[in-house]
Amino acid sequence: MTMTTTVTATDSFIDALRSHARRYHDHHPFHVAMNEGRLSPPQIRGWVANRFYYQQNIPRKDAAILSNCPDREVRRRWIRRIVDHDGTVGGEGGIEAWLRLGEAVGLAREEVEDGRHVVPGVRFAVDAYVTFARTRPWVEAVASSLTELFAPDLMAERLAAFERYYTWIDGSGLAYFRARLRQAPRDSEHALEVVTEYCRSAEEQARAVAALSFKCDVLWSMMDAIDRAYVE
Ligand SMILES: O=C(O)c1cc(C(=O)O)c2c(n1)C(=O)C(=O)c1cc(C(=O)O)[nH]c1-2
Repeated sequence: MTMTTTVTATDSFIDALRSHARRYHDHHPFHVAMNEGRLSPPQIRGWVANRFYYQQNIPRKDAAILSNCPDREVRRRWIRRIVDHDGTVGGEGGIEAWLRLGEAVGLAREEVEDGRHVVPGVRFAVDAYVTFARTRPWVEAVASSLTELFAPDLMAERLAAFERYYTWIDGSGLAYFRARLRQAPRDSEHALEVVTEYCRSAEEQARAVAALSFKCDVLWSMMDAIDRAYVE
C-alpha cells in the first residue's frame, strides 16, 4: 500500500517535471526560425556569441552546486560536468568546442571570449541562473538543470538543420552539439535520480518543479533578448 502510494507520487512528480517540455526554449520563435533554416549569417553569429556567455558560466553554476552539496556520491558524478565543459588540458572541453563553433560561423575567438556582443538580457538571465545555484538549496539547483531532459531532441534537430540549411558553416564546428547528444541524457538521468531521491514531500517536489520553471524562464528570456537584438 505504502509502496503503491510512493510510486504514484514519484510518477506524478516526474510527470510534472517532464511536462515542462511545453515551456522549453525549442518553441521560441528564434529557435523555430533557426531550425527552419530562416536565419541569416549575422543572426546565427549573434546567437553563437551570446550563447557563449551561458557556456562560460555553466561550470561556475556547477561548482556552486558542488560547494553546497554534502553528498559525496552526488559530488563524484556532478564534477564530471565541469570537466566536460572546461576540459583538462588546452584544446579540450565544451567551452573550447563552442569557440570553434564561433570560428566556424565567422567570429574571431577574441570577440567571443571578451563578451562584446553579449546583450543585457542574456547577461541578466545567465547571471540569475548562477545566482540561483549559489543561493538556493542545492537540490533545487539540481532540479533547475533538468531542462537538459529536453535538450537532446533540440540538439538533434539543430544538427540536422545546420547540415541542411547552413552549409556555409563547416561541419567540424558542430562537434559541440554532437558531444551534448551523449552528455545531456547522462546528466539529466543523474539529476532526475537525485531529485527523486531527495524530494519526497509534496513541498520538496513543488520546489523542484518551481526550480525547473525558473530555468525555463532563464532560457526563454535569453532567446527573447537575442531575438530582440538580431531579428526585430
Ligand atoms: O543549446 C541548448 O539548447 C542547450 C540547452 C541547455 C539547457 O536545456 O539548459 C543546456 C545546453 N544547451 C548545454 O549545452 C549545456 O551544456 C547545458 C548545461 C545545462 C545545465 O543547466 O546544467 N543546460 C545546458
